[in-house]
Amino acid sequence: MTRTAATLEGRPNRRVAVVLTNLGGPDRPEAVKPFLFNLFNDPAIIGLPGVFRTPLAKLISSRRETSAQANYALMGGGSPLLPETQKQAEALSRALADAAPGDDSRVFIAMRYWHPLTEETAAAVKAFQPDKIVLLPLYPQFSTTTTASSLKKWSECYDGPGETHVICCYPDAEGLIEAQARLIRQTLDKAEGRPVRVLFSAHGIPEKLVAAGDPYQAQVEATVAAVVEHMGLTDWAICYQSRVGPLKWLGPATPDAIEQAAKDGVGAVVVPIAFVSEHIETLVELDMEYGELAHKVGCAPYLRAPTVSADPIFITALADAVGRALETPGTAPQGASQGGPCAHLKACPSGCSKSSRAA
Ligand SMILES: C=CC1=C(C)c2cc3[nH]c(cc4nc(cc5[nH]c(cc1n2)c(C)c5CCC(=O)O)C(CCC(=O)O)=C4C)c(C)c3C=C
Ligand SMILES: [Fe+2]
Ligand SMILES: [Fe+2]
Repeated sequence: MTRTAATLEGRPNRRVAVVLTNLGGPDRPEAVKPFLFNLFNDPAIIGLPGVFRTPLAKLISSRRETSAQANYALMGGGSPLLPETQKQAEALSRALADAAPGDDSRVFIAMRYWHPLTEETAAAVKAFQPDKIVLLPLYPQFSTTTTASSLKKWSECYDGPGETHVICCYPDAEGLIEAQARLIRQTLDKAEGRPVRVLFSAHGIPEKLVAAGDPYQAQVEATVAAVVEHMGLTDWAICYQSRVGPLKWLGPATPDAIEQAAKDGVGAVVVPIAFVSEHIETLVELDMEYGELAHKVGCAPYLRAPTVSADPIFITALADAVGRALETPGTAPQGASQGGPCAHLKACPSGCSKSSRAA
């Protein structure tokens, strides 16, 4: 819809930039090392001063390059995260056009560690000259390592116009829970009556971040509680995957939960509860690595629920969250580091405010 058309309807239309923030993934084998460097050089991931962090990030990305490349090779050499996010962006764009035809909405993608990087997207949003910006993380649960890092980067990069509205998280949004429950039910059907435990597997983070106030674990538990209640599940457990480095991470680890299921004589339906699209953590770690483990320890059947991806119920929930965010007070156009998402971020790690959390 153009400005003119909406103006003719008598409603001053708004230019709305919806920015989907996500992690990003290497698009080809040569991109694996610089992607890993960007990730480990983020102070939200390694909380050391730059003088120590940057050489460490160089070392870790060099050391992990070959094994990570081998894993990305299993998906054709690169991550499907960007194409998956593009599908979600297109679906959201259509949902927003239906929900608010008077607005000139455009959906952008800002990745934290690989292209399109936040700085590139910030320039594209500035060129769009929005009246309103909605920052929408593709992480249902807030963590300092993901959402806070993306929002901080955005506030450092964006110097264009527009009042900013931040959606910090949506751990128990109705559409997320409903879409998730439907996918789990479809996967449970594939067990054909054989006993299975639903293992809700979330990407782990170091325990010390949770002790310092990161609400991620509590929000993962909130998502799981909502799904369990919605479905009336009786045999289920929460576990954490993808441990990296020497620190103590949240547990129990997903491989241990799979072994426990085998010991208890049940199979597993693994549900990636903190991911909303397919990528290396679902397609390689859950399907291949843990699939092999399940086979070895006799956890059968071993099934995995798909992520919500561009499921229409989930996309509608995102569009609703955008609509609600636009109704809440935003922060003034940026141009300075005060205001903007940063002001909101101070509140987030100690528990997100109702106004920024999508119901
Ligand atoms: C809920 C989402 C995520 C959290 C929390 C998170 C924390 C976190 N991640 C690492 C290190 C790595 N993550 C990697 C890949 C990766 N991580 C997420 C999401 C979360 N990470 C996604 C969606 C992906 C997949 C991207 C893709 O390319 O498809 C990787 C790279 C893969 C590998 O080498 O294992 C690393 C490394 C840390 C250290 C951390 C919290 C401190
Ligand atoms: Fe990760
Ligand atoms: Fe928040």
